[in-house]
Amino acid sequence: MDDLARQLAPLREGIDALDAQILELLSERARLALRVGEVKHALGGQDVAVLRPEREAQVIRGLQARNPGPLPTDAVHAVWTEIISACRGLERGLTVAYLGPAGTYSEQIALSHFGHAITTLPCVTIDEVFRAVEANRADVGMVPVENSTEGAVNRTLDLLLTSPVRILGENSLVVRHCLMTQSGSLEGVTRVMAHPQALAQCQGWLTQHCNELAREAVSSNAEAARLAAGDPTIAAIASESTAGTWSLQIVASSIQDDPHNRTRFLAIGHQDTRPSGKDKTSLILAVANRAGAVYEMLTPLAQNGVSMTRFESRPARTGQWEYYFYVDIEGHASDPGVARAIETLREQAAFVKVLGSYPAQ
Ligand SMILES: O=C(O)C(=O)C[C@]1(C(=O)O)C=C[C@@H](O)C=C1
Repeated sequence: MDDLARQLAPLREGIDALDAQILELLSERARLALRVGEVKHALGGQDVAVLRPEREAQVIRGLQARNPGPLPTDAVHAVWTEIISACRGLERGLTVAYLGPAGTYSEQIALSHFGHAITTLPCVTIDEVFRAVEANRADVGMVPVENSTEGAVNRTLDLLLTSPVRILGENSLVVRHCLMTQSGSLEGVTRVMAHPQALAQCQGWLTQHCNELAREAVSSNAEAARLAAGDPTIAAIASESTAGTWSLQIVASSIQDDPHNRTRFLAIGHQDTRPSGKDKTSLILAVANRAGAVYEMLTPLAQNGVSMTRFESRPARTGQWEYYFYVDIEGHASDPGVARAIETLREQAAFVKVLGSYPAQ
């Protein structure tokens, strides 16, 4: 045995022994989760939700708070997301709808939010994700709602207004776009394809580096990659993992104009989520079209000490310059201050819809 092997052997034996213990403990945890599932089923029947976003957030936050290191807190988050996912999967499978096809950022976020022990249901449009949840073809859905460069995803905002679904979680992703082709160069390439948001997020780079290429919008970046895989004249903008899925070669990486380009996603489903200790509540409000009305609309929030984290407006499409306001606030709808503010809003505003309370990321 050489020196390296001699020194590694006892360390690896230690790792083997700990892995065996970890597996024993995980199996015990899984058996307890199965019992939780049985109790839920016995007391609540078929309809009781296996997914408890507030409990999952509490378990993970608790472990992150007592993490002794040297594992980074992000690693604790990632490992326990998978442990909980596997336990949840034993209780009952979770089907997650998202904007497909496979390889999109939406799929990436669905897997990092709910873990890999899920059934994925790729959908062609954001509308289809909502429909899949509404029609119970999926238990939950994952939809993009805003991007740090491009702003709101209007289709999601419009569907939240009319759909009965509830928001039960949020998550965000740093979006790094790559330019990819069959050959790994731009020789013979005449057009670049991507989702309109991705084209917009890379417009500075495209203008500077390949302004001669026609820009064509398609339904998703993964669809652009699929098309590029079958046609050497097409370049696609998509994620690095999508390049792998379609055996495309990367021409340039991280071509988005904002290096911190982030997209925020919402998890949507049917159930109301209980307080987790650190929550957000999303509302849609509308007021009469007169001077000072928006200011008055926000007064009940300030009066009850409720902080606003996001404020977005969408035209109501009445042709009257009326708007719906999408407001995110800190706290759970059942917190006394938030509950009082919502009650006052219901008395004063022309329209109030509470989209849901959910663990803040
Ligand atoms: O505590 C529960 O209700 C469980 O079902 C267990 C568990 C877990 O594995 O910790 C699994 C799924 C739920 O979403 C929350 C937590």
